[in-house]
Amino acid sequence: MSEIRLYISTTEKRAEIALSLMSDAFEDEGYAIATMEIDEKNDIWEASVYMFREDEAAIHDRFAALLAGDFPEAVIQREVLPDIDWIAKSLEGLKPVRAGRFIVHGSHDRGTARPGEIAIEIDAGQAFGTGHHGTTAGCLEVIFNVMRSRRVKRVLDLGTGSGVLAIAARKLAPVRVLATDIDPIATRVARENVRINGIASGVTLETAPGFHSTAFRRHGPFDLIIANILARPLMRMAPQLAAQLAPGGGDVILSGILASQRWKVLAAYNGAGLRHVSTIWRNGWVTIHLDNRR
Ligand SMILES: C[S@@+](CC[C@H](N)C(=O)[O-])C[C@H]1O[C@@H](n2cnc3c(N)ncnc32)[C@H](O)[C@@H]1O
Repeated sequence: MSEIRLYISTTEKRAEIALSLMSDAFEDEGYAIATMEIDEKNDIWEASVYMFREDEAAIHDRFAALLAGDFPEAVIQREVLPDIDWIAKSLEGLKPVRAGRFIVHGSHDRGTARPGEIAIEIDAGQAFGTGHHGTTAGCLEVIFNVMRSRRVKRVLDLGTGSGVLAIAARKLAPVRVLATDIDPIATRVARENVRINGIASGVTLETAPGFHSTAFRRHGPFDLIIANILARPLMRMAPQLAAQLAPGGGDVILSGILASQRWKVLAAYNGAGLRHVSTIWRNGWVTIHLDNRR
């Protein structure tokens, strides 16, 4: 099924306002996802909403109505996203990525792990997470640091995409991982990657937006929560996410955050009772580690 992106081009501040309107309006609808993107070279920000083609007419009207008040000048632009397996294509030319003790590679690079490295094979699929993005690599690094120093039994990977982070945690230790994604294509791709990596048990995959599934009650509370989503939804879900953490002491890894957004995200999580442990930077993106220990 092809996907459509409707978007407006504006400044960073205005894109944030638009995104907040859109996130509230489309919050509980898995088929319409609001995001913010930057064309760094030209400093142009885009507030976008992604949807399947069959939903376009309805979403377009709602998008236009939302913008009418604060953005009367906005011109809604449209992009048809190619219905191709673009990750499979791009993987052909991608080199393995190393982060922490992990090496993430495609099937064409099997056998490149050095002694002591943990290999994760991520293959074709229309889901995010090959290890090459600064946010994924940042999460892998912090997962490794947390799991080598803490006793972790239950992990939540919120927004699992290709499943790369869930697979990393499961390969590092005998943990139980709940991996969820709002997008059914992502959970399908993640399931295949779990299989390719020879993981027979310990990873449960669910298609669910946010925390509304019964799986959370069955699997939580969690010693480690990883959420590589985007700053705005992360801020909005701070109290719910903090409530999923094991009260005896748990760790949270957040990513999908631009360097300029880190203070706001930190403020939201401090407000939810979490403490900053560390922040790492990769290619303009930050990954934040917090915990609920005193
Ligand atoms: C940036 S990708 C991260 C993928 C992978 N975890 C990684 O680190 O490479 C974000 C993923 O989060 C999913 N997502 C966005 N909002 C979500 C929500 N509220 N609940 C669950 N998943 C969500 C998206 O569909 C997407 O697959």
